[in-house]
Parts: sequence; structure tokens; C-alpha cells
Amino acid sequence: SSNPDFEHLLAFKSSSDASNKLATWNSSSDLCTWFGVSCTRNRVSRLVLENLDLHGSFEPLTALTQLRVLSLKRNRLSGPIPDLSNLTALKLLFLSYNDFSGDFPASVTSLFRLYRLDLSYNNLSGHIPSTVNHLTHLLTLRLEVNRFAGFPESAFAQNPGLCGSPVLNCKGLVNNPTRPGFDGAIASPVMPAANPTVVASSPSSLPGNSTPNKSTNTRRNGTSKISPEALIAIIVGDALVLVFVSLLLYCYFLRNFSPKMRQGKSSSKLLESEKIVYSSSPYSAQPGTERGQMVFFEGVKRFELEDLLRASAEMLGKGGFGTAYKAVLDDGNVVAVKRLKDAQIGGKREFEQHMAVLGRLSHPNIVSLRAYYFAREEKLLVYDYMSNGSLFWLLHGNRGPGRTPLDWTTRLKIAAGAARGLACIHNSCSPLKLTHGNIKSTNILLDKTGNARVSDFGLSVFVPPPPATSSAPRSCGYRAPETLDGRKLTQKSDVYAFGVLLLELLTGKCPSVVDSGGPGGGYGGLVDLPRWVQSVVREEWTAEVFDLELMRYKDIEEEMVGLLQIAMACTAASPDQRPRMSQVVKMIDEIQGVVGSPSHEAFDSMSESPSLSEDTCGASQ
Ligand SMILES: Nc1ncnc2c1ncn2[C@@H]1O[C@H](COP(=O)(O)OP(=O)(O)OP(=O)(O)O)[C@@H](O)[C@H]1O
Repeated sequence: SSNPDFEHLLAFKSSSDASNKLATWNSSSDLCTWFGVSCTRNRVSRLVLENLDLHGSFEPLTALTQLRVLSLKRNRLSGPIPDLSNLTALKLLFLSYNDFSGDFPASVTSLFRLYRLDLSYNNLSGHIPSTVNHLTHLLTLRLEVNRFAGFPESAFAQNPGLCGSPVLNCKGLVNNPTRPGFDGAIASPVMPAANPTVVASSPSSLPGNSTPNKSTNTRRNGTSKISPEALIAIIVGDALVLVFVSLLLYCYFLRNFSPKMRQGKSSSKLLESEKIVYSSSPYSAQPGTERGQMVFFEGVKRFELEDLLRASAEMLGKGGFGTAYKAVLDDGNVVAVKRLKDAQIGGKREFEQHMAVLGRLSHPNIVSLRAYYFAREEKLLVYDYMSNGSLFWLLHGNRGPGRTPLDWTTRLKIAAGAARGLACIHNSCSPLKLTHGNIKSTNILLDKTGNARVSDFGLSVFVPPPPATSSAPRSCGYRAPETLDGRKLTQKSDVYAFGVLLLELLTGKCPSVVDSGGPGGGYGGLVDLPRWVQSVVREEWTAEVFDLELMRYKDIEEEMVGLLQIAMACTAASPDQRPRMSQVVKMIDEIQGVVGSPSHEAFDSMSESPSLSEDTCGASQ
């Protein structure tokens, strides 16, 4: 065969497959059809050979330079792990449950694309090299049940709850120090700063930042008895937290959920009576008040204020700046009208100048401002009406039976469109450095072709920055840490908000209310989405991060992890570390390139192992 991988696969078969489990591996058929082999552009990109009684070394496989996934778990492979430095495309490597011996394979640490590495249940020994830290994409590292050693005492320093080898033995503990797990506790060299927290599967149940070690250790050691007073205090405390959380959630949903419910289109189960349809206009135009002027931007069919006043208006929802209506004009034209109410607008000239900037923006991924009306008593903004609702509705509306899940391809398409829209806002008026200021899922709307469009841009200038202590639900979960003290919104704070939006798309969870600001501040029992995701990922529970709705789709783990990495970069604590939106667009495009390609590598969805879900995840995208 002309395939350069051919001879290496056959060499591996002849050296390691004594029981002929790889019977389909023969020269009469295309190697891309062989058992366990998948190809991309006619090169082996994925090799999953699990539980096949393979033995010896897998040295010949290290020449498969296009491999992205290699799983050889549950075989009898032995000897030192061969040099893997040629496998530079490798992203997932599973070698667990074999008989490998010798040192930690140092060559692995040059595989910079790697995000899962499982060497558990082998006979490896020696030190774990600190170069593991070079694997910046690594999300999972499993080394348990080997014979690794060599953590210095300093690696465990200042953790009063840790005792046993290599730190001092525990005083006064009744536990049997010989029980498994008591000594030789393994600290992760990958995340030296990580607290060994117990990670919950839901953001609301994540333990607070300040005391995770103490609580878990107390529980594990089982030695401390809780006094009745402490018990009462805990119960009362829990009840108070519960009441507080319920209140917050109640306020949040009262304000944010109900308007969106009204917005869901055909899928909406709303009663007609719930729609607020005005026979007369909601906008004030009392005779005698000052007459303003409708100002139109290019390419819009003009109409008069009277036309707007005559139009039937349906309330879409109340936002931070006022109320939005859908207005159907007499000629059938449909527009969205935003009535600025609580906005702090300076003079007319200033307003007009700002509107002129916003009105110039035109892009397939933004909701264009078509016109505005300015009078002393009334300020209206007229936008294109987006008939397919908002991302908020698609993600969170109508959860439960009968809901149509938002599939992965659509989520990725929305992410890409929204990124493009935001990049356009950031880049099109370069000297002005325009910011959106209010990126969130209710402001990502879907047009009639299903394209994502960013709405509501540039209005944050009319709203004073919320005070540091504010927990106003307006955009709370999306607010970058540096803006919590009331500092100015910037393009980098938009990038942060966009990162939260990506996490919302990936997790299906609503960004929660952050209850206290400031670096190192407590979170009062509620944890924000970036923080929750970071802690779950750090603790190797990556699969738990993703929206359960996405479990049904096959072959998407790589894209999801890719988007997760972008989201985490966008939500970096320091604004300087966040990418620019133009870079984000490119990164998402790269992921989409994988999705769109017909040779898209087939590897399975959410499981840690690439083979686990092959049969169970039958649904396609
Ligand atoms: N052009 C539009 N077409 C269709 N629906 C829209 C349009 N603009 C806004 N909406 C919807 O109207 C509702 C209210 O929007 P509005 O922008 O006033 O508030 P918000 O997005 O909830 O909060 P904020 O004012 O902080 O942006 C939202 O559900 C939004 O998705």
C-alpha cells in the first residue's frame, strides 16, 4: 500500500497481536477500514485498540505522525513507554491498565496539543517531571496506581490537614495510617496552585473558596464531633443562605425570564392573553408636548412617528434601558422599538452624535439601528425586528419535556456569528474603540435565517457604571472582575462577557449572580460560571461541564473542548491576558473548519475514553 502508515501498523500487529485479534488488518483491504483505525485525509488519525490482549511494545505506532487519538488501554503492553515525540498531533492518549514500567515518559511533555493523558494502572515509577507544566492544554492527567514517588515535603507544605508520608505523621488521629490513600497523597504537578477541592457537579453546590480543605479533611478524618450549638448554627446558616439564594433567583427570573418567555416564537406555549398588545401606542405623544424628529439611517424605508404611534405594539420585554416593543406598521413592516427610559442621556447633540456612530454600523451579525426619535420627553430607537428570538430563549426557555434541544452545530454557528458581530463593533470605528458594554444571551438575537446578531450595542454609555456593591441582575454574571468596582467598560470587558456567553452555550447554565466583588472576595454561596468551570476542569471533571443536552451528539468532544478553551481564555482574570475579538473569531473559525470538513475525525462524545460511547451515542448532529 502507498499509505505511509501501512507498514507501521502491520509491524505492530506482527509484534503485539499473538492472539490475532486484529484479523481485519491485512493487505487486501484499505487500512482505513481496519478494526480500530480511523483516517483523516487517508492518514491514520485515530487508533482505538482496547482490551485486545496486545502485548510487548507499541514502538511501531510512534511513527503514525497524524495520530490525534491513541487508546491502548486494558492490554498487556509492557516495557518502557516508547519515545512519543513524533506524535505531535496527539490530543488524547490513553495507556491505562497495561503493564508499562520505567519512568514517566518524558517525551509526552513535548506533545503540546495533548489534553487528556491517562497512564493510570501501570507499573511506572520515578519522578514526575516538572515539564508536565508545559502541557498547557492538558485537562485530564491520570497517574493513579503506579509507583511514582519523589514528591518533596515542600510540595505539601502549609496544609495542616495533610499528614502522613512524606510530611510528618499525624498527631492524635485515630485513623489507621496504613489504609490506602492515607499516605503518599498525590499532588498534581500540573496545577501547583490548585486547591484540592472536592468538586461538585453543579455551580451552586461548589464549596466556597476559602475553606474547602478544612471541610473535606474534617469529613475524611471523621474525628471531629459537631456540638449541638454548632449544629444549630449550621442549620440556621443554611436556612438563611437558602432564603437568600431563593430571593436572588426569584428576582432574577422575575426580571429576566418572563419577558423572554413572551418572546419564544412558534415553540412558545404562551397564551395569547399573556401578550400585551396595545391598540393605542405605548409611546407618549401627548398633544402639546415638544415634537421631536425621526432620524433615519441609510437603506431604511422611512415612516413617520405617527405611523409608529398607530402601529400595534407588543411588549418584548423590559431591559436595563427601558422597554422593547415589537411594532407592526400599517404597511406590514415590522420593527423593534426600544424606548429609552432609565437612560442618562446628556444633550441632544451628544445623543445625535452617538446615534450617528451606531447607525453607521452594518454587518450580517449585528442588529442594525435603523432610526431614532429624540424629544425631551421621549427617546426611541428603532431596530430591525428579529423573528427567531434570543439565544437566552433557545438555551433556557421551555426546558423540560417537549423542548427542542439546541444542537451543537447551531451553538457553534451562533458563537461564531456573535463573535463576528462583536468584532465588527470593536473594529469598525477604530479610533473610537467602541464597546458593546452589555453582551449577554438576551442580546444575541436570531434573524429569520437563523444567523446570530448582536443587539443593544453602544448603549452602556447611557448607564452609569453600577457601584461596586451592586448585585443588580442586569448583566451581573457577565461582568468582568475589573469592572466590579465601577471602573469603565472596555473592549476587554466585552471579551470577558463574550467568554461567559460561550460558557453559557457550552454548559446550558445561566450565569449566576455574583454576590460580592473584588479580588479574592467571597462569593456568598453562589459561584460565577467562569469560576465554576475552571474548578471543575481543574479537577479533571471536564465532561461534567457540558450541557447534558449535548450528550446525544457524536464526535463533538474536540470541538467542545476547543470552544471551552477559548471561553476560558476570554474569561482570564487579567484583561491583558484575554484575546481580542478578531482573534476569537479566528479561533472559532478553526473549530468550525473541523466541523465542516467531510473528513471530520470521528471520535466519540463525552466519555473519557474514545471508545466508550461508540454504541450508546447513536444520534447524529
Ligand atoms: N430587535 C429585536 N428583535 C426582537 N427582539 C428583541 C429585539 N431587541 C430586543 N429584543 C428582545 O426584547 C427583550 C427586551 O430587550 P431589551 O434589550 O430591552 O432588554 P434585555 O436585553 O433583557 O436587557 P438590557 O436592556 O440590559 O439589554 C429581550 O428579550 C430581547 O431579546
